[in-house]
Amino acid sequence: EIADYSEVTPERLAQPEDANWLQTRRTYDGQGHSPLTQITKENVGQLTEVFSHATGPYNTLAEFSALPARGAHQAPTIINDGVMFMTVYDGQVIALDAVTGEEYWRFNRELPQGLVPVHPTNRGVALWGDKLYVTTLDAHLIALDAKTGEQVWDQTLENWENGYYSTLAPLVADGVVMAGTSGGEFGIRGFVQGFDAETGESLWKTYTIPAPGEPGSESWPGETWKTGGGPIWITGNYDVEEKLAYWGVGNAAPWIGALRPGDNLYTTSTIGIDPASGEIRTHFQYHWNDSWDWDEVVPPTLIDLPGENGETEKLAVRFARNGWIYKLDREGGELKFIEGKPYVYQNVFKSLDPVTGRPEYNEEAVAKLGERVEFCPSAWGGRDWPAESYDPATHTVFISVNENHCGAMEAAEVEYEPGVLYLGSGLEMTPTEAARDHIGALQAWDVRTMEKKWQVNFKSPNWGPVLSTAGGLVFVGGTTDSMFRAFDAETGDELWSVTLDGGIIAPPVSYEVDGRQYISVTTGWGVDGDRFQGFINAAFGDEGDVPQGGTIHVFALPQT
Ligand SMILES: O=C(O)c1cc(C(=O)O)c2c(n1)C(=O)C(=O)c1cc(C(=O)O)[nH]c1-2
Ligand SMILES: [Ca+2]
Repeated sequence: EIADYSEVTPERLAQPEDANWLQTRRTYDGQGHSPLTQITKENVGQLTEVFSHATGPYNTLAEFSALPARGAHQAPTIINDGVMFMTVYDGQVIALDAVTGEEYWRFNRELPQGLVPVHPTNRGVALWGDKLYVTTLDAHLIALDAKTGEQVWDQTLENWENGYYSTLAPLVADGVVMAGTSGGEFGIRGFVQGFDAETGESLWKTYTIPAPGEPGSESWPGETWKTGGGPIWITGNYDVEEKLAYWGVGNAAPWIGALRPGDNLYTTSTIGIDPASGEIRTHFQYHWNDSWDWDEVVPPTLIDLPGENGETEKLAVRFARNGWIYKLDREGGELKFIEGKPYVYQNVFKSLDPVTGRPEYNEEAVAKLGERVEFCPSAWGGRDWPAESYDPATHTVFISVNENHCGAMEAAEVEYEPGVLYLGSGLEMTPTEAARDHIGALQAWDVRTMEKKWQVNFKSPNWGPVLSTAGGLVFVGGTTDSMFRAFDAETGDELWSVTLDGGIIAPPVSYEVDGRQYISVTTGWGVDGDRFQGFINAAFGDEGDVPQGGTIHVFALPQT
């Protein structure tokens, strides 16, 4: 039992104290940036570990034999006035003291027999009042008492036996808890669902694929809408002023666009949902009739850019998995294309329409039945899910990318069967010759000019979510050497690093308790970073294995 727990109010979520990290990307706009300044470029070299805390022991999960992967830690530590919450990929939630690492409680959900997780991971908790919310691999949304870890309510999002599973952290806005499910590789029909945060009562369920007669339904032939994918597996961002939640929608199913001719709305899009009603008020589709498994699930970062004449540009900026950056206008809660450009080599788009942003395709890179078609980047995209951060003082986005890898699909007809992979192709990934130099990189982009400021290359892929701080620092893990690094935000110079007990694909977080600033990060290598590395090892004849880790590490400056 946590004796002294601070209630999470709408005001606190909208304007969090500098010391706290109350939600996935800290703020509703998804910036993932900490305003704390105690740790600086000058003193970051002195960071030392304050405590570490193993998240195990774990529950044994079945292995997905078609594409094996280990369970991964992808949750940020969520921090509320000295209390830390962490989730584990196997259905556990842990509450601990953010200064000592002492455990307050541990919740353990038993997953059903027969569940075979294809992406065994969980991306964290959401807070509201004295409760917290978490989704599960058997596609439930549950509420726990934040003080005790006792379950308050449990709602079924969908039947896991039909290929639905959840990996995302929920989003709470104005008393409504929102969540959705994965399953883009199983021919689900994706949705965002809203629940009353107190009672768990379902308020609305909005499908990412319209039914016949609904707007956008003409973009699906025949019955394809019923099994068209459009999963939701990354937490949305929330525009407090417009009362609009921006959710990213994943790939269409099956993977091969020729099997469902049409734009396939709202797959590979951002949709703006009103949390009160579930109504879709705006959308922007990055690429139509997806054939590359380029889930566009990461929501745009919401940026209010001060202009030269005192006006404010209301932007939504996105680094798409398809390899292009999109600068969108979100004025009045309506997404409108401004400009786009590639941030990694991509050979699928010839261009974007300057008015609508709709891409024109290079037909040679679009999957065709009975033919092997190559395209760059591979299905894992220029970026996958790991989050970027945004420093409002310097108008800069920091993002982990992967380049110098291409994919191929050989399309075939496929029959839908509930709970069975529904792809229409195998999966290939080949590193290019340039990959011997580097695959992963950390890029810094000025969103005013849309120019790249710097790039740091890593020989290894980079699957690290990014944290920037007002101390002028950028923290990221993500590489296969299990290193956690800090860079100078202005120059990209590496200022500090430490080798941990496993690869890092969880978001680093910064918080403060009693006047001391902390940096926390959790090791836990697995899922697609691991699969991606498997293809590289196969191509280059390497056998390197990345330690799985599974430990929360917390750093601070030495106390004087
Ligand atoms: O279509 C889907 O429903 C779905 C779900 C997930 C997931 O829930 O983690 C991933 C993907 N797709 C996917 O395409 C992908 O590359 C991916 C990487 C990861 C990961 O945890 O590293 N998850 C997922
Ligand atoms: Ca997918």
